[in-house]
Amino acid sequence: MKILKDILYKVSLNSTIGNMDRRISELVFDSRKVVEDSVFVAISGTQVDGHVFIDAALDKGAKVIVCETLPEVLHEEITYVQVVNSARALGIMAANYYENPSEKLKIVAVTGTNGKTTTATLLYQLFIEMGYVVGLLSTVENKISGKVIPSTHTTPDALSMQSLLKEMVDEGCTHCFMEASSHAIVQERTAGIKLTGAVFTNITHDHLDYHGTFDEYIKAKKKLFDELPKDAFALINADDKRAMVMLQNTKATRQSFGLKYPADFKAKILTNALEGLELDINGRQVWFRMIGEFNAYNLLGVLATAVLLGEDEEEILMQLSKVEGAQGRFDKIAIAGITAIVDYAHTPDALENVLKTIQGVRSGGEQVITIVGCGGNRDKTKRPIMAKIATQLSDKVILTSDNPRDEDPMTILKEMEAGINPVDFKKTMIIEDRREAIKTAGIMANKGDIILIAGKGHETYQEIKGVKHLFDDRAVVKELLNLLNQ
Ligand SMILES: CC(=O)N[C@H]1[C@@H](OP(=O)(O)OP(=O)(O)OC[C@H]2O[C@@H](n3ccc(=O)[nH]c3=O)[C@H](O)[C@@H]2O)O[C@H](CO)[C@@H](O)[C@@H]1O[C@H](C)C(=O)N[C@@H](C)C(=O)N[C@H](CCC(=O)O)C(=O)O
Ligand SMILES: Nc1ncnc2c1ncn2[C@@H]1O[C@H](COP(=O)(O)OP(=O)(O)OP(=O)(O)O)[C@@H](O)[C@H]1O
Ligand SMILES: N[C@H](CCC[C@H](N)C(=O)O)C(=O)O
Ligand SMILES: [Mg+2]
Repeated sequence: MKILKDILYKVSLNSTIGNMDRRISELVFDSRKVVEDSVFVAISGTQVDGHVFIDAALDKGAKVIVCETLPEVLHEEITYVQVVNSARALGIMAANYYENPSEKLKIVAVTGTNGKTTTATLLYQLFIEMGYVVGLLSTVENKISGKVIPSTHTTPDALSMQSLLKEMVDEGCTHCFMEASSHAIVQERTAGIKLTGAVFTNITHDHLDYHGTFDEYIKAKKKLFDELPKDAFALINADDKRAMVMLQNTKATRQSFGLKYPADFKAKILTNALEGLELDINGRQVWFRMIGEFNAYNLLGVLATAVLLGEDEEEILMQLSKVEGAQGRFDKIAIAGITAIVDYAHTPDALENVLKTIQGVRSGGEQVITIVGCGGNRDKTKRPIMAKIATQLSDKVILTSDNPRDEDPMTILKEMEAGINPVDFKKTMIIEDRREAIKTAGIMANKGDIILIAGKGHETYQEIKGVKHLFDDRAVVKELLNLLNQ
């Protein structure tokens, strides 16, 4: 059992009413999870205001209420803690509750529109190769020294995250590499973490549904750097237009990487092929298994991070050349002379990068057939842009369903279609059923052709109206190409 005032250490308080030395059982922010003697933190969310569940939490046995607005009726036996920001309070309290695990680990958070999972996973794989016991928090999976813990978010909620960090400490991890999504930063899921460093990959169009404007989205990413401690490093991709903004108010040591503009860590692409990348780094020529210019950035960001963590550059390059990166990112599946590429590109920039990479490595005569959709209940403004990019950079395009969630799939597809130039209509088809779309691409493809299946990467489900149906692009394309080529 913990003492209330201990877990409130460093939380900005407005007022307190009642016993602060109280012993508490659990810390919860969902009234449905309250047990006897819990602390319930009321957070105002995107769907409901958690303050309306204070009575429900009390009915279930909560003895402490942490909130921004005090309820009208106060109960004598209950402790009320009024805070400036409940979400932030939860982050700090969760860290205290789990004994501040981030102070016992070197944690690096990666933020940016694209490349977070790739960068964090490469760092995890690199540090494992270098002999460390390491943790990973990512969109694809969470890992603690090799053990996989399924991931529900890119960045877990503050409680789950601090609990995972505590487990990392208990398992003897020295480092943790994690993704910091813009949602998580705004929602203060990262508030209680002491970072050793933060990495900015890039910022392009995404999540405008949540942040409202591109400026707000930039501000969300910048907040991570604003809050870094003085002894941390702030590493940016110098070639991104908005990178300098990230460093404007940081107290951390400023560092940069890039292929074009002056930077602390530089590289040059010597070869960019379907087999991998050859880079020149400080006069050393090194081959990597990753494909595409965007992965040159990811690799360079990883190299810079590892150097800033005190590792030897030569050793890093030797081990980094062996690693493969995250699942579902440019996964190549070759069957009967046809190459299928499954990739998680779900933003306009990612789709453009992946298609340009394919255009850059193709031999010329073959067709590039792209299958793409856009997620429901997510940024609608990216839909027409992604469809336009797909048609401009492919020979044939099949628009299909991604995760429609609560939306009508045909409405999403019509919104995508609206972005296509009329001259490109003849190369475009709409096939709502994703399996049928992949099958049709398989039928259209000839030997040598490339099929890009974009948007879902590692995902093993398709989310339709709250139900996750099993669906794995990699398994489906393998099965169908094998069947078609029997
Ligand atoms: C839009 C969004 O980010 N929502 C996240 C947010 O929930 P919310 O603000 O909508 O919560 P809410 O339903 O309004 O509830 C408000 C409060 O009331 C509480 N409540 C609610 C009901 C009840 O009966 N009792 C109760 O106490 C809730 O526990 C909550 O504390 O806080 C929850 C707890 O941390 C998250 O699980 C939830 O993620 C939802 C499921 C989600 O889909 N999030 C996505 C968009 C997301 O976070 N994505 C990013 C990655 C994006 C990227 O690719 O870059 C991620 O980090 O995964
Ligand atoms: N540095 C990069 N710049 C631009 N695009 C990239 C970069 N790295 C990866 N991509 C593209 O973006 C897709 C998603 O990559 P990744 O999963 O690493 O990003 P993420 O930032 O973790 O995404 P999410 O926000 O969904 O967690 C990849 O499949 C690839 O198409
Ligand atoms: N982490 C991203 C993933 C999008 C992946 C795409 N398949 C979709 O469902 O939109 C999000 O939650 O917006
Ligand atoms: Mg990710």
